[in-house]
Amino acid sequence: MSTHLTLGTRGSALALCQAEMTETALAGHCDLTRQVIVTTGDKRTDVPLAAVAAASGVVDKGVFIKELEVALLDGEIDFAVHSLKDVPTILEPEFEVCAVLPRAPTGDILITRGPSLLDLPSGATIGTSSVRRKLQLLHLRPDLKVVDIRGNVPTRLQKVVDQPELDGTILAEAGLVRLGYNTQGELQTENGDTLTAHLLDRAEFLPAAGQGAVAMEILKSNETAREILAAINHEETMIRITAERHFLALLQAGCDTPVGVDSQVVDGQLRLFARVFEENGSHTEARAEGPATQALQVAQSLFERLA
Ligand SMILES: NCc1[nH]cc(CCC(=O)O)c1CC(=O)O
Repeated sequence: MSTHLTLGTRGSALALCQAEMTETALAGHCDLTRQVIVTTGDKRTDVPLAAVAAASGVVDKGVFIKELEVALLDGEIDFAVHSLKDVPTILEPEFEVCAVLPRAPTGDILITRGPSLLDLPSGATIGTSSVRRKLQLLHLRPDLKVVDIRGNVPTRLQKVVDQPELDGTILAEAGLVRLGYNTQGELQTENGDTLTAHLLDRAEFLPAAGQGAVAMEILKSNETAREILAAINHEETMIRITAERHFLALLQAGCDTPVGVDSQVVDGQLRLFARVFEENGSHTEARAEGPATQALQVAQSLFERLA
């Protein structure tokens, strides 16, 4: 085992956990060094993400990605580990997502001091910075108030404990599972406070494309890294995320475009279901199905049915 790779990751608890999962998967395949890199999105947790992106000149959700791509170009790291959801659908030509770990559950979870979505008092306030989550919430509960919220997973949970004016937040099931939180019923925060997790039905509250997937990004020119990482690629996850991201690219959806997409592979068939949400609370939806070996074509037909 003479080959050595340097892994680049952000420093958040979730990012470090995902780096560790990747290191575990690669054990026996190569020697590894971990390099923690602070990204633009990590530096300013007090202002909305859109403002961080605008001020730094970083487009879209590249705020969590840019410094890792610079480290790839500089040869400081061989590959970057990302939450795929944070990776822009269309990469600069020198980069490639070459492998993904087995996908975690893709749902979203409402966290409150007790009540479920339907039991929240009229006019209750939910914190989320995602337009996709906001519009789906307002579709189900038009009376709710949605406010911006920033910070990593533990910070957001603590805000629900500490801020009486904030009745809840929505987080990805994947992140909570990986960090060891309960995702159904009582949930203990880092400070030992108790909140309640309500798993939202994935057919009714659609995830973001790529949600729950951990991806390896390399320079296309790095053959060695590609070859080694191929050994840990999870094929079914790659098929699903390829279809979801191709669909998004066809829609030319940017970071905050409110699109939800759910995918499944059953008996070699790839099934896609998508919704595009409008600011007025309505949505359009479509389904497509086809051989899992033809992920791009299935995504294309989903796009055509929606357009
Ligand atoms: N934008 C932040 C982000 N990026 C990935 C995840 C969760 C893990 C995942 O979806 O893979 C989160 C937090 C959240 O949405 O709750």
